[in-house]
Amino acid sequence: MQRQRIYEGKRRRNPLENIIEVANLKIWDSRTGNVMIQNSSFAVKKGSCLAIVGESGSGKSLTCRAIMRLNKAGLRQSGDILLDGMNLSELSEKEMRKKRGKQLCMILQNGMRAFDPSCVIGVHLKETLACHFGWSRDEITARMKMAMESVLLKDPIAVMNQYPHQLSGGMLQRVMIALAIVLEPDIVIADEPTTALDTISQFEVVEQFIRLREKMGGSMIFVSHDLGVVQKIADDVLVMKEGDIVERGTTRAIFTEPQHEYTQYLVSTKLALHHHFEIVMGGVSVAEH
Ligand SMILES: Nc1ncnc2c1ncn2[C@@H]1O[C@H](COP(=O)(O)OP(=O)(O)OP(=O)(O)O)[C@@H](O)[C@H]1O
Repeated sequence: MQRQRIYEGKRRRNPLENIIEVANLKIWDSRTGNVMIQNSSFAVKKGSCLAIVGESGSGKSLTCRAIMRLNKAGLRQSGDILLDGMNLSELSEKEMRKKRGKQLCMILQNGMRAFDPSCVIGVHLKETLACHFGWSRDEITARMKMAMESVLLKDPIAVMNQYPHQLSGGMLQRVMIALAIVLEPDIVIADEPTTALDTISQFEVVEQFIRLREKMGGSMIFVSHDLGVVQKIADDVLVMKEGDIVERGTTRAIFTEPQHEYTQYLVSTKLALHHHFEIVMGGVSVAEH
C-alpha cells in the first residue's frame, strides 16, 4: 500500500497527512556487507513530533542521517524517503542540497560540529540563509536577532560576532534552534540535541524545543535517550533495537502500556532516572502525572 503510493510520481496531488514517509529503508556498510538497518518503515504526521528512542547503536542516528542523505561514504542505503510526497531517494546531490536547511533542518548533538570553527557565528548564519533566501545582509541580521531573542539569547549581535568555541554548548544549540526558526523548514530533525549539555542547559534547551514546535507548528523528529524529555515533547514514539523498529505508538500508549519487553525495560529504567533529574531541578516529577 505504502509502496504503491510512493510510485504515483514525484509529488502526489492530494494534500498529504504525512510530511515524511520512510519505506523499506535498509542501510549497510558496502565495505563489510554489515547491515545496520534491515527494513525500516515509518511516517511522521504533518505538525507532529516523532521521537526515536533506543539504546546506543540501535540505528537512530543512521536513520536521521539517511533522511538527510548525509551518511558517511561507505554506507549505502536503499528504500524510499518521501518528503511531502517527493521521493528524496530519486534526487541528485545538487537537488538534495537545496532541500537541506530550507526544507529539512538537522540539529546535531554537538553544536561545535555544526558550525565552522574558523569563522564567527554570524558569518555561518548569513551564508546559510543567503544560500536559501534572497535576503540582504541587514534583513538576515534582523531576522536572526529576533529569533535569537526569542530563544532567550541575550545580546544576539555579540553572539554573532563570536567564534563557536567562545560559546557554551547550550548557547550553540539555541543558535541552531534560532536558525531553524528563521529557516522555517518543513521538518526539524534533532539528533540527541541535549546529550552533550550539562543538566541546566539540557533543561533550558528542551524548553526552547517545545517553544520551537509551538512557533513553527511544525513537524519534528526528536532522537533522545531521555524518555522524560520524549514524554514532554513527542506525540508518537518509535522504539529501535539493533536496527529494527520493535515498537511504535502514541507517546501515551508507549508510556502507559508498553508492549515489547525492551520498551518496558526502557520505560521503567529511564523514567526512574528522569525522576531523579526532576528532583535535582526542583520540578514536578513526570512519574507524578
Ligand atoms: N560510518 C559508519 N560505518 C560503519 N558502521 C557505522 C557507521 N556509523 C554507524 N555505524 C554503526 O551502525 C550502528 C548504528 O549506529 P547509530 O549511530 O545509528 O546508533 P544510535 O542509535 O544513533 O546510537 P547513539 O545513541 O550512540 O548515537 C552501530 O552499530 C554503529 O557502530
